[in-house]
Amino acid sequence: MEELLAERERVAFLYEKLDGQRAVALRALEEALGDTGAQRWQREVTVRTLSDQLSRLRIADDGLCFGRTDHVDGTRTYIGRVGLFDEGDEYEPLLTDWRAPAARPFYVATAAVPEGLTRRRHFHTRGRRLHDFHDDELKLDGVALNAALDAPREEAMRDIVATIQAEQDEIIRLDHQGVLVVEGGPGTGKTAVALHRVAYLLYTQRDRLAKRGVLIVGPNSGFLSYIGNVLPSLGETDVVFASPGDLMPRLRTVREDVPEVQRIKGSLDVLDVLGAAVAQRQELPDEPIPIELEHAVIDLDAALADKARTIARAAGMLHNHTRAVFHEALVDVLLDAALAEIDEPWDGVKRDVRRELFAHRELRAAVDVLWPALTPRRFLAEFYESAERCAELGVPELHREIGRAWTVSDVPLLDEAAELLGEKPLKPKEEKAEQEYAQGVLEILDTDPALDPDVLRAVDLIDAEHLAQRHTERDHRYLAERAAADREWTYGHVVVDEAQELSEMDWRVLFRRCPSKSFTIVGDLSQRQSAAGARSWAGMLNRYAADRWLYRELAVNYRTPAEIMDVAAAALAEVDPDATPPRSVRHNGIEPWAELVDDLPAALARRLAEPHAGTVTVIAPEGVELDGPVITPREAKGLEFDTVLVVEPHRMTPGERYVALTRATQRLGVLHTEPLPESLRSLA
Ligand SMILES: Nc1ncnc2c1ncn2[C@@H]1O[C@H](COP(=O)(O)OP(=O)(O)OP(=O)(O)O)[C@@H](O)[C@H]1O
Repeated sequence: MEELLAERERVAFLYEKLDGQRAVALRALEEALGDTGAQRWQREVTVRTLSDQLSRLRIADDGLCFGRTDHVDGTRTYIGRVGLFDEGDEYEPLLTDWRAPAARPFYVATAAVPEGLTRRRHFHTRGRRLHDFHDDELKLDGVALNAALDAPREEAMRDIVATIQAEQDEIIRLDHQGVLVVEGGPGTGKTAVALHRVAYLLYTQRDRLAKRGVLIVGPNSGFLSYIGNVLPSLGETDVVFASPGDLMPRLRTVREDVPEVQRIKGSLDVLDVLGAAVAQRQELPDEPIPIELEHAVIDLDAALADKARTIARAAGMLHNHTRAVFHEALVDVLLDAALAEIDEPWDGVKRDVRRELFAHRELRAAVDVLWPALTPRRFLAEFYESAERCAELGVPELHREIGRAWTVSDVPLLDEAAELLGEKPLKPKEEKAEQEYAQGVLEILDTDPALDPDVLRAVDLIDAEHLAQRHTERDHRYLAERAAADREWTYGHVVVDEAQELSEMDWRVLFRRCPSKSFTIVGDLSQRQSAAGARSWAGMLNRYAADRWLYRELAVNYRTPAEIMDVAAAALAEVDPDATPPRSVRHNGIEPWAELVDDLPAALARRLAEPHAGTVTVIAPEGVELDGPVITPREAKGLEFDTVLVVEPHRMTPGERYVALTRATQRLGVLHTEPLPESLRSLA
């Protein structure tokens, strides 16, 4: 009891420090807000930095300190959500941030490898109050873990900082700059580990990552909001969450194509189709287009246009950027034709006709038709809408009706189209304004009387164009906002969850978004549901990181009790007879059940009306309409609930069944109107 009181005092003291730091930051923020003397953008930067700091300190309020390590040399380290220091005592650490190297023994020490510890103490807190603690003398301890695993689940994912296990900790802290693949069965903590790795990297590689940010790609928006709460609570803000369907700025997609079309759009073979589809848009006129000049009329026919097109294509530039070359080449070929037609040449005829051709309205209109400026969306929509174009390129399956919504599988194609077409250049007016601004700055710099003529002048170092570019980059939105709005943003690190679902084309987009190839990829090939997803990691990754990626496995299931996992193991054998199911860390004594019913809606309503502790969901195959909290196996990916009712499993694919059966943390029931599939017979 005495010790508990002493620890309570210690925790209260840490909160006092935290409150002190918050008060200082708040005062500074108020001052910055009231500081009208500073430049507006300077003030914005200060305000943002202080607001960030405040939000981190605020988040730390919940369970600030979660344990302590006692070392063989008699010293102690308190571990918590953030680091706190004693300003009055040469910045002695009062609380060590869980990501700091000094916190490592808290997670990895075992009786076998005690890492210099004699004891580890876990705190159990509620809000600000230390409720209790327990010690372990470095025997492998299941008490804190079991308490965490038995607790009912909430809507949002919890962070597991306080109970990270040694095999997980090794991955979180792995010192590897390149591609890391973490594979493990359902519930092995892949998502949790990936998120904690991000927090760890943001802490240890702050400088590099704070400039470029981190992208986290997960399967669907429900899943993203489920995990979205974890990262801020780990103290980080420079993170963009996106599902594969959100990777194109200002485009939201939720629909999916039928599997056959998904497969075509997901395969790298579609690159040839896209290249050829761009070439289709560099057209020749069906009928000659008459270009009326003052002294001659020239027919722009297919042969002349073809000459100009050959010249333009030889420039080897992107489609939109080549329009000007095509225009100029057309002028040249028409000029030759015009000069041949004009009987009595006068001095300067060539120059005059050339000028006339350049300004010619019909010729410009012809360029718009024969070599149109294309946005990725217009290009792809017009391609899909033309049955003829799709058939010509051997992909009639891609044809679709005008006005259909974009699908998730269209995103990498749109991204590729943007690369092939080239962004449209800045509108001349905008460009001019930027350049004028830059020129103004240069003039001011160059008229500085203090400048020594022998010293390099600003214009010698930097030209107006570059300065204009820098001016446009002076943008003080939060990094995450800027990154998410910019297709060409490159991230410092990318995390991919449920990575087995991504297609070859998705990977192409992601590696473009992170040229430094710093990736944490987590997934489970046995849970794959997408037709275009991964069949092997090497098949997806060798192209980008040939043999330079590390592979780690997680084998312990922290979600599903052994009673449920035994049932799911039989479903796994259907997916892959050679796969080893993860080992459940606990038994809960509750046997899963199955019930054959005639009236499914009535049976479901009855089951849902039973009292349930915690969260409940129903997982039903696509196309089965039922009332209640019903989701499809696709929507259930990555999520977990205390009670799960699986409906009509015989109508699911083996992969879907395996995912559906492994979502429960406590109870699993199966309702079916037809005989159970072979793998679930043991339930009957
Ligand atoms: N060390 C741990 N301490 C406490 N809880 C943990 C620990 N590791 C994992 N968990 C919990 O186990 C559950 C499953 O974790 P997570 O969702 O990360 O698994 P996953 O491998 O991504 O699963 P899936 O493949 O099904 O998506 C979560 O509730 C998570 O909080």
